[in-house]
Amino acid sequence: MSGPSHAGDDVIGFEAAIALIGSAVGPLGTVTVPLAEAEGRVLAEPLHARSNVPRRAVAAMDGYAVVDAGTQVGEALRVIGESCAGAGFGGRIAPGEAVRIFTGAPMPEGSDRCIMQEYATRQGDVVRFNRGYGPAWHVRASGSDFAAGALLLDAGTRLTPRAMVAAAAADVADLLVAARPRVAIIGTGDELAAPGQSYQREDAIPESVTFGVAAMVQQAGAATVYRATGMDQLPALEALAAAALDAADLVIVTGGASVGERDFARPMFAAHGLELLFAKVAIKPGKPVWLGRAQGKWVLGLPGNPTSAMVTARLFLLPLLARLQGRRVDDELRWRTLPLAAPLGAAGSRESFVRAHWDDAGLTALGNQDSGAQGALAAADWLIRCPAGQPALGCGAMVSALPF
Ligand SMILES: Nc1nc2c(c(=O)[nH]1)N[C@H]1C(S)=C(S)[C@@H](COP(=O)(O)OP(=O)(O)OC[C@H]3O[C@@H](n4cnc5c(N)ncnc54)[C@H](O)[C@@H]3O)O[C@H]1N2
Ligand code: MOO
Repeated sequence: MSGPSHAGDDVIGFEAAIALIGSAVGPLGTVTVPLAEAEGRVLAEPLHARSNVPRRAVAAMDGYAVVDAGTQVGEALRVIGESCAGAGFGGRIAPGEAVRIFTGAPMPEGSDRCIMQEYATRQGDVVRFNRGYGPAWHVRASGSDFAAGALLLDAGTRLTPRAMVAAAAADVADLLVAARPRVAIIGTGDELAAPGQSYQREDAIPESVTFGVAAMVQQAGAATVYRATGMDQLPALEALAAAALDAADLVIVTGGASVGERDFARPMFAAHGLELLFAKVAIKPGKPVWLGRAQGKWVLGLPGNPTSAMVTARLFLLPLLARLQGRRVDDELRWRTLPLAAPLGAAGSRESFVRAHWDDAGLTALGNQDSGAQGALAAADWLIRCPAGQPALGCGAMVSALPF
């Protein structure tokens, strides 16, 4: 682990915590996978095009390939063949001749223009063109999409559905991608019961947080390889910690992050040599979030309050998973400047991340800002970043916000 260690209970600022993740967390490694299995993963090397695309000039419409200089409105041209996508016309075309052509088919040698069939009148081997077929030439030049050797996708690019098209178009069968981080998720708390069962036990609540965290892990291109819920008993939690550290590159523990006697999230890793990178962050919600290292694995502690857990997962887990896959923390923290659709109350003494909803008029802070809220989470698609001490803002004020 490089970078400074913030042992003890020092509270550090948000930017300092993110900078620590950026400097101390590095990529796990790489693996070669077939293209069909690369979706959602992160490219580990730049991807260059093997050939020009299109390789030859091709028609952009169904119609006729012609020599423009030898083509006049109403004049007869002899149709000498056909060019299809996948089976081009072998010969050469001369002025006064035309080749029937289809979208994506190679332009015959000598031709320079494709005239859409909507402007053509065909009789046997003869075609005539009606007025109005210009001005477009409907030809895609060789290399007009990209040239051989062009950088199509840089290292660190996540293979989104759109990027998958570009990767396949580069004409490669396998891709070198970041190893998928293996993640363990442990929920802690005597009150937790599996969803669907908590009503059967007085004082139990449905364990909800790890479902959101696991979904985020999956969306970030990582794999949850171990999941457990532990009661607030240190020896049993230490055993879960051991199993999780054994199975995963990153262990996420939720709850038990606060200062109560039964808050065991950090103690359960102490026996395994936990070294803290940071112990608390001066943000609201989520102050008890912490990050450490034990047995060479990363350990992230999220507060148990469901909204706090999801906010801290968004702010710290996503940048952490980005670094483990060779991406930058900034790739996950792209702040946007957006207008408020409704007034926003003053921030307190801690930097806060207000849950908000976006519509055409702008951002509206949700009415329920309780860090324990669960019902409001589904509607909270943005976080508004409010510096400590920010005064109340009116409608139309511009704020810094992050998709949540
Ligand atoms: N005296 C103090 N009390 C608290 C402080 C403090 O500084 N001094 N900090 C508060 C803050 S801020 C937060 S956030 C919470 C964090 O608490 P923990 O991480 O220890 O979380 P728990 O006590 O285990 O649980 C809090 C809350 O969330 C519910 N919970 C926990 N895990 C789950 C789960 N997996 N699914 C659904 N709900 C969960 C739990 O039942 C509690 O209601 O501490 C404050 N207290
Ligand atoms: O920070 Mo806690 O997450 O405010 O409720």
